[in-house]
Amino acid sequence: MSETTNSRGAPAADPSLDAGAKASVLIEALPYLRRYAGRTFVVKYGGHAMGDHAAAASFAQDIVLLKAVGINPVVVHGGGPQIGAMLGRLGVESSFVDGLRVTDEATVEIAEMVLSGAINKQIVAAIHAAGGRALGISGKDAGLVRARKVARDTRTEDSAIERVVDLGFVGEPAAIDASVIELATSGGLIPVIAPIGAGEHGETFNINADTMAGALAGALGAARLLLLTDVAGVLDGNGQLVTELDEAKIEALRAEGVITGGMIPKLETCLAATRAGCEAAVILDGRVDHAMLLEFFTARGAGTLVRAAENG
Ligand SMILES: Nc1ncnc2c1ncn2[C@@H]1O[C@H](COP(=O)(O)OP(=O)(O)O)[C@@H](O)[C@H]1O
Ligand SMILES: CC(=O)N[C@@H](CCC(=O)OP(=O)(O)O)C(=O)O
Repeated sequence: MSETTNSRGAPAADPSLDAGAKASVLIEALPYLRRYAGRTFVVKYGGHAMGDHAAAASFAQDIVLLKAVGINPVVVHGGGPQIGAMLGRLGVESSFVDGLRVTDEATVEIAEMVLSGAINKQIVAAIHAAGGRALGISGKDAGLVRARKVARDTRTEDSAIERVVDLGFVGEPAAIDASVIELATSGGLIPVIAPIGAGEHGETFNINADTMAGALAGALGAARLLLLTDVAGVLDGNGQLVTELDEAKIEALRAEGVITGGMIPKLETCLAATRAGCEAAVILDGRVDHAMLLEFFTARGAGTLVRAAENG
């Protein structure tokens, strides 16, 4: 990004665009600005999408711009690779079942430290540097998310017998107090939420960040749930981008074995959120500079749009 400013102290726009082109970019955005003003966007910022300092700065600028044009962005962040790196440094082994980290007592302590500590505050700082005001919290704060333990049924390839795998302190949102978010957004703050929740007895649960974002998008009746990741969107068996998906198409891709790993909870999340009251979800490449602005304010769109049903 250029450091130059114009005579009124505003950052200078790309000098390669002439005045007419700049104006037409803004005019192209007008219907979208009108459509989304006052609405909530839940943006999930994945650990793989975080990248370097410049990428984080570009993400933060987009979030601050959304807020400035009257949209209420709510950021939910991940940090899977960063938790993995810290577990490695501390010599704690880690494994995944269907994209969820098996989380014992030592792991949940480290996950909370990395998510609620380092990553949450880095994102808050980036938003402040871009001129916004962020409130960094986890699901534990102000009773935002009450979590319950997740049980996973799996069927191994060589056996028809279902087996319940104990994932330890892996949780899912059981109840959300949306008033906490509404209080923050109405006060001009941008909530930045770490995917950690408290159980009924005060225990700490590690929640997949996609699941957390989806539950919040449903509870808030968000206009969009946006999942920023490290692929262009959902790819089919030939590696081609699928631009629109509904429940039936997702089932078909799953049956083909095309959807694996972290993409499983991602798509489950999109469907759950749209069934619960979020209008639509988009999976897109967070490594692309200003990916969110391209998605929301141009006719081109990007990534994979997911709705519960084709015409939903
Ligand atoms: N059909 C698919 N299309 C795209 N990505 C897929 C697909 N199936 C599995 N994946 C994997 O899902 C990953 C995204 O999930 P994940 O690693 O959990 O990302 P994040 O950390 O951003 O949440 C991709 O990098 C890719 O390896
Ligand atoms: C239960 C579970 O899997 N929790 C995740 C939480 C972080 C996360 O989801 O981060 P990404 O979005 O970057 O993958 C974990 O421990 O990795």
